[in-house]
Amino acid sequence: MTSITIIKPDDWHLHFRDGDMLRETVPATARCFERAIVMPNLVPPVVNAKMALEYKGRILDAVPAGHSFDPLMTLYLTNDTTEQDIVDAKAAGIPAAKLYPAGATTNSSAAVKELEAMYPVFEKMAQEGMLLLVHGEVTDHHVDIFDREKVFIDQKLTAIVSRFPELKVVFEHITTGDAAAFVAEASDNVAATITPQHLMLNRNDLLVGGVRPHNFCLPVLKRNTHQEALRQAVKSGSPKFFLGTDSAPHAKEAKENACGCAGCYSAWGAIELYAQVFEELDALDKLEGFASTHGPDFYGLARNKDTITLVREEWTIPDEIILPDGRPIVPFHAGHVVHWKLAS
Ligand SMILES: NC(=O)N[C@@H](CC(=O)O)C(=O)O
Repeated sequence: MTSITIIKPDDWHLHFRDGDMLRETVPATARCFERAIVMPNLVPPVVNAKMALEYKGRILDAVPAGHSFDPLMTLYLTNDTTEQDIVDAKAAGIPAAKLYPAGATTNSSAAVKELEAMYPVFEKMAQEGMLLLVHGEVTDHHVDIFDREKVFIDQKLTAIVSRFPELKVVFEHITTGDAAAFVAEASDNVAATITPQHLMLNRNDLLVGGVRPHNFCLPVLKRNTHQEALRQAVKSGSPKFFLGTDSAPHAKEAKENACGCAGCYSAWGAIELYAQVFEELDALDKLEGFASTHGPDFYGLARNKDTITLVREEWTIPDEIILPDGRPIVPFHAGHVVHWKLAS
């Protein structure tokens, strides 16, 4: 096959950041995605409809002329979130709220410390038809970082989905066979996003031969058996799994650091890298479902009308990109050859 045309995809999980950075991140995503679920972990976090709509305005200001792009905003849940915050957000067109266990990842210290105390908010979300997007890791110090997703399923997520069967839950950026199995066996109200890095890499790619800070993200890459389980999940064509890059930019100096930040900036090669994975799996016929239809169907939104075409052409992801503030950033898979290219 030398070209593939699919319904224009959406990215159901990413981090644009704010300010100057939007002039880099928004065009990089709008080049091939029509919509994106925009994570709210700014400083300060996006905790109400007013902040989300103001942030949306700043994102729209950064969309290049001639591109259509629709940012779908999210609310950052805290133990101060009220049921009225949910009602107001839904009325403002905000489709989802994000649950970060406090301390789990970048800018999550203000997030949820008492998960069970959120149950009235989850109840209101179920009533309002607002989706719950979950960063699924426990944060207890005694739990090994490689086990944190599995322990979250056992201790937290199983209880949430059984108590709120009407609540639509997206288990974000899953990294384990345990998570893929949990989602596959759960009701139709439970789905998951999967990133390019968790399909392409495993923890050897993080640690063998030296630490690779640009492959460090959270939840952290797991062993190869988990990577294989995720690959089989997308190959299955199940509508419960869809595209969410978790593109999460941090400047080079913040990644190549004694205490490096978690996050892979994958927007530059996202759809192309997914195409490469699906081709390796001999499942290119499943790419459109994963990238373009499972997500909107789960969210209850219309599928996009436009299409994109990927052509078989080799190109190399740049070693570095210069951010609008002059600092370099290293994109995910920098310096590697990619075999599919977005036709202009
Ligand atoms: N994925 C990451 O490693 N980092 C994300 C936060 C998150 O989604 O965990 C970020 O905001 O940098």
